[in-house]
Amino acid sequence: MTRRLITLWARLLHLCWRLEPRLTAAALLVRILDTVVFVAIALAVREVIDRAEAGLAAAAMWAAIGLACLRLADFSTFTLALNLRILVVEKVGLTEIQDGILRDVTDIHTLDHLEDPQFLGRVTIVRGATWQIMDSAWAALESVMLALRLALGLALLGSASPWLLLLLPCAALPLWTDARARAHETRSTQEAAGDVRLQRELHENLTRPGPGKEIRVTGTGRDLIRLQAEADERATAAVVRGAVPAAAWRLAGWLAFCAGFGGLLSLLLLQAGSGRATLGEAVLGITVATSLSHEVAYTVQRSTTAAGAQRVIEPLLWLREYAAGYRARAATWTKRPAPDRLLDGITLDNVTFGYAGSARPALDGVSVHIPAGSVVAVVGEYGSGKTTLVKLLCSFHEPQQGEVQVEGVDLRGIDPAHWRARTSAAFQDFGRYRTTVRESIAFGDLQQSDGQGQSEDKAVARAVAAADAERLIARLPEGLDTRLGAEDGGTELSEGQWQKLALARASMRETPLLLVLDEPTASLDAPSEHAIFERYMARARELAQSTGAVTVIVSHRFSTVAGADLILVLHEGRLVEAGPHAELVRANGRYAELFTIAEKSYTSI
Ligand SMILES: Nc1ncnc2c1ncn2[C@@H]1O[C@H](COP(=O)(O)OP(=O)(O)OP(=O)(O)O)[C@@H](O)[C@H]1O
Repeated sequence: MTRRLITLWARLLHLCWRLEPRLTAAALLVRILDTVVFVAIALAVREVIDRAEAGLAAAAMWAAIGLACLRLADFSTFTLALNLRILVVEKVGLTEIQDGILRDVTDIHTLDHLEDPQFLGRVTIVRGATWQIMDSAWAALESVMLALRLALGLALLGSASPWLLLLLPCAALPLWTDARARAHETRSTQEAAGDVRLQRELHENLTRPGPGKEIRVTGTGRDLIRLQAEADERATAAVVRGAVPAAAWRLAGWLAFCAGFGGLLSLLLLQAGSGRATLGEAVLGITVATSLSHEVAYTVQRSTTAAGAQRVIEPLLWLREYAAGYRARAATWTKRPAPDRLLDGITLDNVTFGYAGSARPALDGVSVHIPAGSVVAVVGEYGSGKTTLVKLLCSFHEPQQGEVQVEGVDLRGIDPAHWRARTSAAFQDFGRYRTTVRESIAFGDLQQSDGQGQSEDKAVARAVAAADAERLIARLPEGLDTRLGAEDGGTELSEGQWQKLALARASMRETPLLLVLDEPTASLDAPSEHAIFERYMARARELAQSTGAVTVIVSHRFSTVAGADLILVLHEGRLVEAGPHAELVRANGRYAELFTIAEKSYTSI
């Protein structure tokens, strides 16, 4: 860990140098100047007193003026060094750590990491600790520089009296006891982590509109408040359990330092009294030794910052290595571009896939050929594997057995970026972008923007029509320029309206080879759903002609499903039936059963 840590710090400091060379150089120079001023002050004190003792009033006065200037410089360099460091840390930290993690997260073309709690937990830790991580690199550098200052201070003390060098072990004591204190604090923070998470989750549930509805209906508000208060109390108790011995260790360290400090100063004054040292040397000793306590305190503080950041740096290093491992594997792949158009179609050959930690595969030995240009509906009970099938088609996951083939080529051999560029998809857990309506839709295909906004405008208008969203846009206060999201002072949309925007987004691409609609109308009323499917079917047929695109619809609504060319019926991850509606009804199997249940519930409404 130590080597990786030092490498990371060196990398972060190098980045500061590369991204903010002037600020970084200034911060370092001021820090060095600070050390020079520190030594100069001690020497100036000796000069003032020695000259005064020798009766050189004018020389003593000039030395005193110099000392005053140095004091002013000391204050200015300290504050300046601090502010410069804060500026560099803020500027580079945001670019390197926040953006770097986001790049790593999005560059991985599969979704496995985003469904892995270990990965997500680490992302959350790093997101909240950007400043701490970046500052720790500076704290490590400053600890080295401060140690240098301490050494210089001690050398000056040694020149006043070699006895004062005994202050060195005294100065080291608080550093050692601080490390012990930190160990207690780390243990108690780890003990409290579970309750802190629980408390935050409960607090969030109590203050968010979504869970807020459920809490009001079930009347569990008071109970949840009690639970979060209990979690908070347990977390605080754990932290206090660690804080008490930590405070005792620190106190012991400082008491030892103060005892040594007091004893050695007395010794210096005795030596001055007996004429074995000049008054200037005695005052020099007192000045340096006094500021030494501040030096030690600041060195402890900065080295604590550097060492304390290990807790948040470990997740960052883990995430970096995860992404680097992915990049190394990706570099060995020879990927071909997606075909220009589909002539044969997509084939699933004995595809099996299970999520990490799940006992049973979500898809189990699925084999089917989806002809080019066809509209396919996927049906089945909740949890039967419909979304998983769609995710494999989009290459979000790779099968653990079998292959997804596009025109006879394993999808793993096709460049994911190319395949995505030829995929249009609307998912049930769609995004809600708090931008303008136009931007929210245009995200569906950022390639369409020609810099003038003209082709983008045309594409957005076409996508709005495809999603049957013209009336929705017309009713918004500023049409396509309406800013979305009440939390940011914009217009809030209903669930169905957000879903229409997601559908429009999924209609932006002009020449997809795969068009996916995973429960795309779940939040819409029946007439809206009907209107949208009419338009989508028309688009699917158009695309079938132009690119041979395959359209895959996941739906629980049989009015929609019945119009598909091919219906895939999944049950507990297995493909139990496949064929057109009439054939499956005639077969009187699983599909017919589901269809009859759906019809009955519809007629009984
Ligand atoms: N991210 C995940 N991690 C672990 N298991 C998962 C994950 N997503 C889905 N599963 C499991 O895989 C199985 C298939 O899920 P999938 O979402 O594909 O079903 P579905 O038919 O689309 O369900 P629904 O109709 O509810 O959307 C389920 O048993 C589910 O619990």
